[in-house]
Amino acid sequence: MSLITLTGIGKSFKVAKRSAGFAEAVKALFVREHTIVEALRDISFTVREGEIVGYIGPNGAGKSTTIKIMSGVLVPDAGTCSIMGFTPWKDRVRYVRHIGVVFGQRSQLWWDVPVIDSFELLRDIYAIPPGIYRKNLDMLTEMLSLADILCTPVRQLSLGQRMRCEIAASLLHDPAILFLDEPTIGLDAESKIAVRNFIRTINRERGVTVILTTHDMHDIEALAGRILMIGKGTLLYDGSLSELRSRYGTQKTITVDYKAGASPIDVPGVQCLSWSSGRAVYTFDSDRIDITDLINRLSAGGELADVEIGSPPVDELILQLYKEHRV
Ligand SMILES: Nc1ncnc2c1ncn2[C@@H]1O[C@H](COP(=O)(O)OP(=O)(O)OP(=O)(O)O)[C@@H](O)[C@H]1O
Repeated sequence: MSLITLTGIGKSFKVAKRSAGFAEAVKALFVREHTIVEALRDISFTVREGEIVGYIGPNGAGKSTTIKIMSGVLVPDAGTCSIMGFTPWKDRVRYVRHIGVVFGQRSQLWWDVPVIDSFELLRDIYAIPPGIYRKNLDMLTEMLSLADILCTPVRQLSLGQRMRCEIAASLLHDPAILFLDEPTIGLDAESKIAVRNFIRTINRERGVTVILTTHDMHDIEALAGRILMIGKGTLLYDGSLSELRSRYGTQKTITVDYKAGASPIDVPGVQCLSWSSGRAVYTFDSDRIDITDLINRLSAGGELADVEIGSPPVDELILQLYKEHRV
């Protein structure tokens, strides 16, 4: 059954037009010119209960705008959005009891007070019964290793510690849906893995449906059964990562290490992804280009020390998709 249904959602922003320079600034005081930025155009999709969906796209594609509409913060200009039977921006007070939201770049915790004080305030705002609050707090403290930081003011926390607290804060009231807008941004490898493991666990064990925006394709690889890709405000892909892999399945990468004094080689149909300190990484279609022949041609650039053939990483697959759709 669909938990989330978006149909024909559109959203534009009116942005004041300003040119550089003092004269233009003075002119802008009297004459206001505007341009319209079309952030979302005819976005439609559904999400079923228990899914983890990765919502991806390049910078400025419209991801945060969609999350803001789905969390009831923004009102679209066109279309309908039904989440658990609610229209988010209309039934906001009742609706927010069912969702948790984490914006990686913005805090929902009070900056100057200990984390636990923010949690208690949220308990009162959501009117969480004491027994449920205690149970959830204990579970989240354990799972996210919060015991040592609950009494620390938020401003003194590291980014990774704060993110764990943000995620806990968004789940204290037992929401059915969790919206995560770049939850691993700026985290070190260990914190990213901890956050990913936690998301997977609450999805599996508590059935929380997760919508996740990210630029980190490892998040997608680790978590998302399904990808929705948006570009320039339009939905461009809806499918699984494995479908994407099979679509570009014949693409291979070849990493070539040269001995000293080599230079990169141009081979028709082969794209050079990187070249530094004698190491070149190329991508090619193994259906069209013979690997032995390719190695021979690349050896014209200098004496080879090592050659490795592999499948492109997820980032490359996504980049291919962006290129295909010209976003
Ligand atoms: N409040 C606003 N006022 C004006 N324009 C806005 C506003 N919010 C978003 N936009 C514009 O709408 C478009 C989509 O922005 P959005 O933040 O949704 O993209 P995004 O996919 O989340 O990008 P990023 O990956 O960079 O966070 C952009 O062109 C952005 O400049």
